[in-house]
Amino acid sequence: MTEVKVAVLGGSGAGKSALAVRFLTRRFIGEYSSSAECIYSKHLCLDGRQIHLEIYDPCSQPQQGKLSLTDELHWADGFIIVYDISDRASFAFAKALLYRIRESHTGVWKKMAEPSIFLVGNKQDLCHMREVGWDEGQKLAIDNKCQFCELSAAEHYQEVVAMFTKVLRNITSNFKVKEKRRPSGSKSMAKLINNVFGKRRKSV
Ligand SMILES: Nc1nc2c(ncn2[C@@H]2O[C@H](COP(=O)(O)OP(=O)(O)OP(=O)(O)O)[C@@H](O)[C@H]2O)c(=O)[nH]1
Repeated sequence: MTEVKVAVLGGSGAGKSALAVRFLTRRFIGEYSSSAECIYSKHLCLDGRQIHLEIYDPCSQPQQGKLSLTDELHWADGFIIVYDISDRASFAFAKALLYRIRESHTGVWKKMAEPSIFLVGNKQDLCHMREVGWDEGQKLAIDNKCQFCELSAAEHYQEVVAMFTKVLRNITSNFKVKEKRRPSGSKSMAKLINNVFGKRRKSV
């Protein structure tokens, strides 16, 4: 069983809960409690691999100036950063979140694989009230080496599933790269013992 942890982050009201709940239950409820943070969990099978997925959905994000994210950065294997295409302030907040994740990655996490990040422009059904262009979202994603899509948690169930599936594939393929790079404990111990005793045998 592979454990995968995804944090869904974004400005207040961008649709974090709506996206997580839509993926987990197929339903769009309309109103979600924003007073408490949640970790949802789900078992699923992806490409023949059993996955225990945890999705972190915080209550409203702190203001941009107080953005620390330390716990989330340590906890999550991947991030979904959500903004509302009809709310420019939420786009600015998504930008700040991306910079914060990138900044921590180039610092403490320098030697780790690229974090999996998906930038999502939510509420595409409100395109008549659009404040953020598709090309702006696309550019921000390219600049931050992450994937991008616009969708509507309210209207696009298949797109929501496709987006989560891409996130999970990306994370599990990063796991595979890490597994290849770092031999398992028992294998590396066997190699060490072999080296020591192998050398001794040669010197006798
Ligand atoms: N029209 C439309 N409304 C949406 C969509 N997704 C979410 N909403 C609405 O936007 C509001 C906020 O959605 P939430 O999912 O609670 O947003 P959140 O980011 O979790 O909000 P906080 O927990 O307060 O930070 C709710 O009224 C939702 O019904 C969407 O795709 N289209």
